[in-house]
Amino acid sequence: MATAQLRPDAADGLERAARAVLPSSVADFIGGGAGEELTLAWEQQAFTDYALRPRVLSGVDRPDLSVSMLGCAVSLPMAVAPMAYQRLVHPAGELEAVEAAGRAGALTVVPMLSSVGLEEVADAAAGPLWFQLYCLRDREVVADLARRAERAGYRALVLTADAPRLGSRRRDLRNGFTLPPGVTPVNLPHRIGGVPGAPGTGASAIAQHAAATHDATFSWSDLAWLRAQTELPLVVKGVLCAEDAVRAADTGADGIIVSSHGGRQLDRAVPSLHALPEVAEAVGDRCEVYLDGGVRRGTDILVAAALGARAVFAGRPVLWALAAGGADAVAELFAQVRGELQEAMVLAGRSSLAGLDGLLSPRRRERTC
Ligand SMILES: Cc1cc2nc3c(=O)[nH]c(=O)nc-3n(C[C@H](O)[C@H](O)[C@H](O)COP(=O)(O)O)c2cc1C
Ligand SMILES: CCCCC(=O)C(=O)O
Repeated sequence: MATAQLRPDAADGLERAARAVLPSSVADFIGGGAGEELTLAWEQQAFTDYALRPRVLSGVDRPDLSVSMLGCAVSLPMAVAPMAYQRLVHPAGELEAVEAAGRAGALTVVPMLSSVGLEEVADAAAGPLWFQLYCLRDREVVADLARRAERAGYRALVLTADAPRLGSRRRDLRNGFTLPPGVTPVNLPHRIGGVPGAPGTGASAIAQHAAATHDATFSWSDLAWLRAQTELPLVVKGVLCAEDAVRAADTGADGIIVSSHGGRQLDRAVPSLHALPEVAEAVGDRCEVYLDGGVRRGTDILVAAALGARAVFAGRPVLWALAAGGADAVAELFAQVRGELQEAMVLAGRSSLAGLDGLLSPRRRERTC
């Protein structure tokens, strides 16, 4: 697909273009959420709870969008969220998104469940990479992945803490979702990787694999254990309240990603944007605070930054772009968001993301949830 066609409306246009080329069960896997998909809907609605208070005559011509993410200098405060099995949507899988993000000056979090090996992805990357881990029963596999990521040049580890088991994703259950041949968790040793799932067993392949490998007993002491396994900065993903944010900081986390996993885990969980201020306030300067969930345009980044996020991560839009037009479309998505953020900062009279005090006004008394 010609990238010029993507310009009018990046978020919605990309999803439409992707759905036109993807099998419907794959589009459902990507687009879906858990339960009644309330949190999924709230994630995007939450951004409309805030209006911007622009300042005029502030002389801002070229706002500074650069930021440091745990020591990684990036020129855009939007990174790629970890998303499993990217070869579901593009033959080059994770290599393609990493290339585009690097070109855009953005960071990528490579998922533990990547469908291209973590070393091969690192070799191909132009921009900084973090590596995501799940809380697995087999601690030796977790420690080994951490060591491999460190050796391959990843700059931080992200422990996803909100998936002791997989949320009930009704669309995947309805579709009996399985991974097609050739899309496998190649980073995992065969004893726990295998070929996830088989049709007709009543659960999605992804849910079965998570049931067999994830450890719901993983707790704060295990986070302390992981902290001791690596020299890399450690980020906890999936925090939605101040208490857990403080606990993560106390246990040695360097960063927190405020996230509801894009509404894919606990349905009716608070949308991440609403949890962000209490987390940012609770940890102060002890941890870098990030957000994902529902970020679709430049103004969303501005709202999240004003509420305490150092940078944000985008999930589904990147996969839709990957499906619709590969690395070029992902690069186009990043270019569009960069343009929107620049425009919003000029029009709001803000020269940098560090100086957003007084930018937000609650749009209504009643929140969307
Ligand atoms: C298809 C898909 C796969 C995902 N896989 C992972 C994963 O392997 N690890 C993880 O921590 N989060 C995973 N996530 C969650 C994302 O990292 C992120 O939290 C979420 O997508 C953000 O919301 P957004 O899609 O609205 O931007 C996945 C999300 C999607 C849509
Ligand atoms: C075991 C989880 C598979 C990836 C996924 O779908 C998600 O994290 O949302």
